[in-house]
Amino acid sequence: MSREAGLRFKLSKKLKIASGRSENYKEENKRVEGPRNNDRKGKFKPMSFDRKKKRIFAEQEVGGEVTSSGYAKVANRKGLSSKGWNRMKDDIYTEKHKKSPRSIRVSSRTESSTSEAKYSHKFKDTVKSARPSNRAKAEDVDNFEIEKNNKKSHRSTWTSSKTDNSTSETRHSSRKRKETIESARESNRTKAKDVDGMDFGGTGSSKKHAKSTSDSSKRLDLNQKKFPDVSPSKSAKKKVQGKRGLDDDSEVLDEQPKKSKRVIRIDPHDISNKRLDDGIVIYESAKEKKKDLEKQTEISKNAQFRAIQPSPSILSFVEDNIFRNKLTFFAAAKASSSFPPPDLPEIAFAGRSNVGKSSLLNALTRQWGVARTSDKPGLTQTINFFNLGPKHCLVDLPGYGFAYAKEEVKDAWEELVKEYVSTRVALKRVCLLIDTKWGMKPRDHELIDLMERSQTKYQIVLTKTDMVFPIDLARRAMLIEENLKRNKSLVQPVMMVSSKSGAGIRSLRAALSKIARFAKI
Ligand SMILES: Nc1nc2c(ncn2[C@@H]2O[C@H](COP(=O)(O)OP(=O)(O)OP(=O)(O)O)[C@@H](O)[C@H]2O)c(=O)[nH]1
Ligand SMILES: [Mg+2]
Repeated sequence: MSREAGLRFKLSKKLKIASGRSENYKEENKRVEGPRNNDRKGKFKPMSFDRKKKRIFAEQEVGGEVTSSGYAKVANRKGLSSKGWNRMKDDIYTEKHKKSPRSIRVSSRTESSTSEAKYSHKFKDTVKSARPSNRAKAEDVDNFEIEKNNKKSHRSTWTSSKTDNSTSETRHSSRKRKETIESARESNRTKAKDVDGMDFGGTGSSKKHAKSTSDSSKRLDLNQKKFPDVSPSKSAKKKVQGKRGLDDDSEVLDEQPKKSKRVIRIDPHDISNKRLDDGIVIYESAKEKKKDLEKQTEISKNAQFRAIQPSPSILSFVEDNIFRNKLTFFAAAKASSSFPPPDLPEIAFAGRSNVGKSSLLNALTRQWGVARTSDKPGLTQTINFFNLGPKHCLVDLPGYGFAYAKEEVKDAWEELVKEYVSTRVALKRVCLLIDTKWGMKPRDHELIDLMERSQTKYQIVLTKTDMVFPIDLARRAMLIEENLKRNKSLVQPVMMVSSKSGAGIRSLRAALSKIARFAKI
């Protein structure tokens, strides 16, 4: 063996002597230490005192339970030294015989954690077997048990005491309430008396009751002083109503004062009603006057409106009544000798062949077919006269220029038109029709020159506007105006129409109506 081993052996011997362990303990030590020593292969390692102490305490606390034999359950306990074992034994002994406060602490823990089953006899015995110093605590525990039993009724003695206090309070409050009710009743009675004692008919009974000592009556008196206008019956009523809310005594209801009849005196000198009547009469008369005025104003307004004389310029845009008249053919002339008498103002339609003269005449009068039309130029070969109503005359002239006719015939038509335009007294306006697509031609300029010379009023009318673009129509109108701006017999503006679409027809009607109305023959 080495030197170290020898030292260890000596040390262990010394320790054994110091501890002085019993034979029984030796056996146990063998049982416990045996495997440990085996694990360590027979090597014994001394432990420090602090470590041992810690271990013992750990066992006590972690294990928690103390067996009846006094040994703690040490299933997972590790090997201890002989000193440690002795200490543990001593502790167990003290626990067994003395039941130290620590054990009570443990029992109290179990008490708190476990259910009612832990308040069994076993627990009682342990508590009773505890030290006399801890008897007080045991008594507390007993008290606790008693309280627990009492819990079914009051949950605890503490709570019961509380309830006792509360009951005493409630009693006190009930007493108070009773007192207040009684006082209220008394006050109500006194009020009723006061109400009865009020001076309705000037009796002196009110004075006796007014001296009542209750505060409520005093308040009532004060209110009476404050509001003297309020009728006593009303106030009494109110008070009685209030009483109903407070108390349900039937006596008070019986003591209600009788209602005094209110006498309304009518002053004969009072003129308030008279004023009212007069006011009504005045109001009615005012109403009638107002109605009359309104009627008068209405009449005057109508008269004023009818008296208005519209200006010719406005009428030109409004009236086209002459073209509502019936268009009727009444004469055709191949020579000036066969013209009808110039009894009516005439409006003539001149222009190249196929420009749309006959079509425009029909469009203006909305009487399609009166003047014959054809897609072949040269259909109209005579001067045709049409009556438009009793006062006006429309004249459809033969065309010039290209036509399906002999040149001699065409020349005769042109000469007849020139004679008519230049010599006809009844002629008020010549509408010179120009095809918008083709514009003015030399023969048109010849006729314009003739009219200028004869001072026949003429107006340029661009036809078939539906066949061209609007911009071209505008350009054509501008060009014509520019060319004819120095002509004196020309009537502005240049009219633009389409017998097919009806565009510009209304404007032309307006312009021609004006001529017909103010024309004098
Ligand atoms: N698209 C279009 N066609 C038109 C318009 N006015 C007339 N016409 C056509 O042009 C053709 C000639 O029309 P008329 O009214 O007979 O012409 P006119 O000037 O009387 O001819 P003549 O009697 O031969 O001198 C007809 O086929 C019409 O349908 C128009 O505004 N637009
Ligand atoms: Mg024609």
